[in-house]
Amino acid sequence: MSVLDEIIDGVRADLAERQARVSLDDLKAAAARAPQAKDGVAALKGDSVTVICEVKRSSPSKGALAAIADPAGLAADYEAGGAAAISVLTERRRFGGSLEDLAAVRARVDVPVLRKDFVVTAYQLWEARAHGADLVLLIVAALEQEALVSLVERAESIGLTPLVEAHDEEEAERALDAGAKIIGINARDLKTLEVDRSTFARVAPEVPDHIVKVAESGVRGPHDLIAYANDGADAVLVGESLVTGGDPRSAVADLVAAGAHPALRQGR
Ligand SMILES: O=C(O)c1ccccc1NCC(=O)[C@H](O)[C@H](O)COP(=O)(O)O
Repeated sequence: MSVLDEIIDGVRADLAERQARVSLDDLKAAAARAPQAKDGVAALKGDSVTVICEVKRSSPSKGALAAIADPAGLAADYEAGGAAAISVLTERRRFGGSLEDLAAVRARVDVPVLRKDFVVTAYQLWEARAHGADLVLLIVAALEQEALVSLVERAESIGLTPLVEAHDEEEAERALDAGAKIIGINARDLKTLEVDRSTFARVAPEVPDHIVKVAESGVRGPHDLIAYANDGADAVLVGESLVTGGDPRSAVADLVAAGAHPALRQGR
């Protein structure tokens, strides 16, 4: 069984437990009370390369990364450093996240918030909206095409902007066919968990200019952001280096400054 399959098995088990506790009608009512969703596309595409900063406690590839007792405080530091959006991992078993983290972050920051999880059903979209998410991750490799199309449409219909994640050219094609306006190209191979930063340069040419291109994984500092930007990234998504680095606010500020450098802006 692949790592992705194992993760999704756990996600489905946790999901069944939540579905038994919280009805879809209750979630929809909570979503109706949530603040209006912010425009994810507008937040990520601009003159500069934008930075999505992740709240990430642990991962299948690295194990424990950071305790993060106060995810909202970390997100506030990210925002103060200039983050364009905050990604909150809500998967519990392998990433140590929760919907409570998502709600706490939403309550603390003004920038858009992404629910980063392994979404396999519309119920999770309603959960995302009910806990204040503006964007939601949909992983092509985790979904049949019919389900992907349906989740993209449903997400948009309830105000969420889908960030559709691809790992190769074929998945990028599927993301486009599903109507994605934001495509994340993840450098982390879901079978080996190795990061290969050249994945972005290989896959990005398949994605038209009007689609927001997010380079995901493996950003250790400004030099990686610049490399991704030179290969066409509109935004980067950064987790590990920020939660392990000791000074998230200044690390984000350094990335944001690199993304706003005139040399990168000229080519945009
Ligand atoms: O991070 C992992 O080990 C991982 C394993 C399996 C599926 C997803 C995984 N990570 C999710 C992400 O996409 C990253 O958290 C995100 O791109 C940030 O990456 P990084 O800056 O390298 O932490």
